[in-house]
Amino acid sequence: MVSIEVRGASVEFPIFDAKNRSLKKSVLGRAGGRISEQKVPVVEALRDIDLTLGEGARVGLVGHNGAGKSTLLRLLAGIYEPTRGRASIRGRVAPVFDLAVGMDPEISGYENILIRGLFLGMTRREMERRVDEIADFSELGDYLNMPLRTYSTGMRVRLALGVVTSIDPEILILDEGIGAVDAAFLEKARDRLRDLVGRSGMLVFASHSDEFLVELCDTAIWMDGGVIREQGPLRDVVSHYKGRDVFENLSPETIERLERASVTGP
Ligand SMILES: Nc1ncnc2c1ncn2[C@@H]1O[C@H](COP(=O)(O)OP(=O)(O)OP(=O)(O)O)[C@@H](O)[C@H]1O
Repeated sequence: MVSIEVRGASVEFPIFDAKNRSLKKSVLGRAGGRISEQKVPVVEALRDIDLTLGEGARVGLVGHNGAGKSTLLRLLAGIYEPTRGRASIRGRVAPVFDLAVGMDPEISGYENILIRGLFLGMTRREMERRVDEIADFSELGDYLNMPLRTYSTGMRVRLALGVVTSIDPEILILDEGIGAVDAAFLEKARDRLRDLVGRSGMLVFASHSDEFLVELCDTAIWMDGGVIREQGPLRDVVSHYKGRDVFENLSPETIERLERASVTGP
């Protein structure tokens, strides 16, 4: 069983090279975490977070720029340790913050499929079994024998998305980068992405896209200034955050699915 439990967790970044004059201005800014002025200025990216997530959780993370979404994802992935409080994570985490991370420009597409898979916690043998299927999905043909540096940006994304959607994660931590993929290819990747989430034990997904949140999540967390402002059913939380009913144009089937999921809970 996978689970994440966070109690009273804060994450702070001391800024050793901050200039005081420019800092005064940023204290007044609306975006971003609180900056406290001590000997060394400290950015409080997360403050006193309490969160329990269990098997089957499908959580969307929303909030303004600098609200703490990426920091929270990194805390949940075990990449950051809390500076106060604690975070315990049970389950193998596949963190997908940047599709291109772990790709090497000098080796071929085929080799990159293997490397990227290992990076996401798969074994070499598991990836060898998936290579052909990923190659088909990417439609890159002979290019897969060429070094990655010869690929266009879109070609790299095809490859990376093919690998990312082929894995079997226990805990899937997704940052919104995935939403930046070109629309036509994304349409093709949509089913794979849904299947990926379906076989993941848990999903936490930071996104600004209503469409993606509806597609993949059933509950949400609204981050604001480093704290959890609201947590609950996706429709309520995202609508409060955006100030309008973001699901008013959805089909009755989708609304029913979301309501069922939020009642049953993770
Ligand atoms: N490595 C770091 N060093 C210093 N400050 C950081 C660091 N990472 C994040 N922060 C600060 O922590 C706060 C929260 O940042 P975070 O990246 O978590 O926000 P976010 O909600 O993901 O924003 P966005 O939607 O813009 O990506 C911000 O004030 C940011 O400046």
